Amino acid sequence: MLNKYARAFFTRVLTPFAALLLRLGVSPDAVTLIGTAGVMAGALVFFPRGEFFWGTIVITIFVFSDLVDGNMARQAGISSRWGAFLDSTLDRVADGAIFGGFALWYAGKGDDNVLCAVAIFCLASGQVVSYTKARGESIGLPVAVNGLVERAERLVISLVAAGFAGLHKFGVPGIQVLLPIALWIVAVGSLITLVQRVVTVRRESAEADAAEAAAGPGSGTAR
Ligand SMILES: CCCCCCCC/C=C\CCCCCCCC(=O)OC[C@H](COP(=O)(O)O[C@@H]1[C@H](O)[C@H](OP(=O)(O)O)[C@@H](O)[C@H](O)[C@H]1O)OC(=O)CCCCCCC/C=C\CCCCCCCC
Ligand SMILES: Nc1ccn([C@@H]2O[C@H](COP(=O)(O)O)[C@@H](O)[C@H]2O)c(=O)n1
Ligand SMILES: [Mg+2]
Ligand SMILES: [Mg+2]
Repeated sequence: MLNKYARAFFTRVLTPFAALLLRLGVSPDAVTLIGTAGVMAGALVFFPRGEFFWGTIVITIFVFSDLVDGNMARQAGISSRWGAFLDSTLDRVADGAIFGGFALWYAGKGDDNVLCAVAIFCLASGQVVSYTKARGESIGLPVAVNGLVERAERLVISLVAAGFAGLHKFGVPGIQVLLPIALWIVAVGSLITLVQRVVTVRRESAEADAAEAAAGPGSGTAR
């Protein structure tokens, strides 16, 4: 949903900045790499210590690089298969660091095994949700569903909650409960999204196999 509705807005806002980076000779790949490194640093330096406010600020500064890199590539007319691969692969790395950072907090000083498990579930289910689409498309299916909780939703829900939960350290009482609530929402939402995508791939594969069988032997595609 966010990918559909918010992307156009952020494209307009970020286009001048992307153009400036291009004029300065920065490449989209450099933005992809630096953005991922910044997200990882924010998540793995601050979150395991319970510094959710500062971790979220650092991550928010860098996570928008994921919208800038593609914008730069499109403006410069240099969108590439390599760039698409690098972008998607490093998205998985960044997501692993964010939810891994939450899990490390709950495994350590946060001292909550259930929330540690929920954070690990968010990490794993988010990766699998993305994989369903990538694998479905690689076997020639359209995978014409995005589902309830895509990557943008996973990030916005968990980071907004983490940012506000971090205000607990500045004396705001009770607010830390937002992070567990967000993790549960992302976990349940990711599970629903996974089911939506698997059901779609199952239907699309059955339709494609039936169409192939109707076309006769030798019409199959390699997978
Ligand atoms: C009192 C103050 C308290 C402190 C509060 C702090 C608040 C912090 C607030 C927000 C931070 C969250 C911002 C998160 C933005 C995330 C944007 C983003 O990177 O989205 C990426 C997304 C997907 O991009 P791709 O197409 O490159 O990725 C594809 C995707 O990953 C697929 O995965 P799947 O969905 O299938 O699981 C893969 O399949 C595919 O391989 C991959 O290519 O981009 C978008 O979706 C675009 C829309 C972005 C919408 C952003 C909304 C931001 C909303 C609020 C921002 C508020 C900013 C406030 C700043 C405050 C600073 C202090
Ligand atoms: N280093 C990069 C990063 C991205 N691309 C291209 O942009 C597409 C992703 O767009 P986003 O707005 O989601 O960043 C990606 O599929 C590539 O076509 C690139 O070429 N090089
Ligand atoms: Mg990107
Ligand atoms: Mg990306």
